[in-house]
Amino acid sequence: MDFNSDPIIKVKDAGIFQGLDAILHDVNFSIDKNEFVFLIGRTGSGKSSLLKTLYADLPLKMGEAEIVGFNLNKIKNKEVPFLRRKLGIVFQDFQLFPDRSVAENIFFVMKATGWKDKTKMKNRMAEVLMQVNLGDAATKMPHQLSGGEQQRVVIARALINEPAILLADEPTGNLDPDVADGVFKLFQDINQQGTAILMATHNHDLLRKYPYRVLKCEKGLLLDSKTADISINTSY
Ligand SMILES: Nc1ncnc2c1ncn2[C@@H]1O[C@H](COP(=O)(O)OP(=O)(O)OP(=O)(O)O)[C@@H](O)[C@H]1O
Repeated sequence: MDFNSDPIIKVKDAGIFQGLDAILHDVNFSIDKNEFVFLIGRTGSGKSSLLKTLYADLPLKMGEAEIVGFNLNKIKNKEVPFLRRKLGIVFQDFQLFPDRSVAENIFFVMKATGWKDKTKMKNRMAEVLMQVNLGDAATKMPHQLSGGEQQRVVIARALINEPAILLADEPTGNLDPDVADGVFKLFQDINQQGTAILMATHNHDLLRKYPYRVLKCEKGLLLDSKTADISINTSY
């Protein structure tokens, strides 16, 4: 039994900034282990800024936040790679090196995050590629894969270090609806295996189909479907 029931993310009275511009204020929420949470809001409402603050790409200038055991008020630059090792981050644009094979793309991240033993690296790579149903893709170049397959490689790469949470910024944004559905189901599988997910999305179909908790950026605030009525049907 897992006795550690501390939330994976805790944010208290936080302000989210881009430089001097306040994007969100009075941000309060927490995310528990195994939760699946959508992050929605109109374009420019602050979804990416919030995610960037959580992975320490933007500084936390106001309030308090803790993520996977790291205090974002106190985090030092040299600690940021250790934070990122405990997170999986997935973006809309696949961000694979186009001139390196799938295996090389994944090894790159493994080396950067401290893996050294070649056999263990190969085994872990095979494991994560199997997990995303791309067991036969290791030697392929990104351009030999479809958009959905490339996104699966990115997800495999994000899973390498068994993150407690995946932060995903519109991971299905560049994909056809059918392909997006498959990639989304993969996130659900990963969630069911115990990884929390915080996913920014504009995809109304997903929101309608899957009634997960929703955080919504609106007029400088972050609304939470746990405590507020959030309309997902109106334009946002
Ligand atoms: N690098 C930056 N420098 C300054 N301002 C920025 C920067 N990136 C975003 N902003 C501003 O911050 C605000 C929030 O942008 P953000 O990208 O977080 O929104 P978003 O909800 O993720 O939008 P989208 O749905 O289009 O991705 C916008 O007003 C945007 O112009």
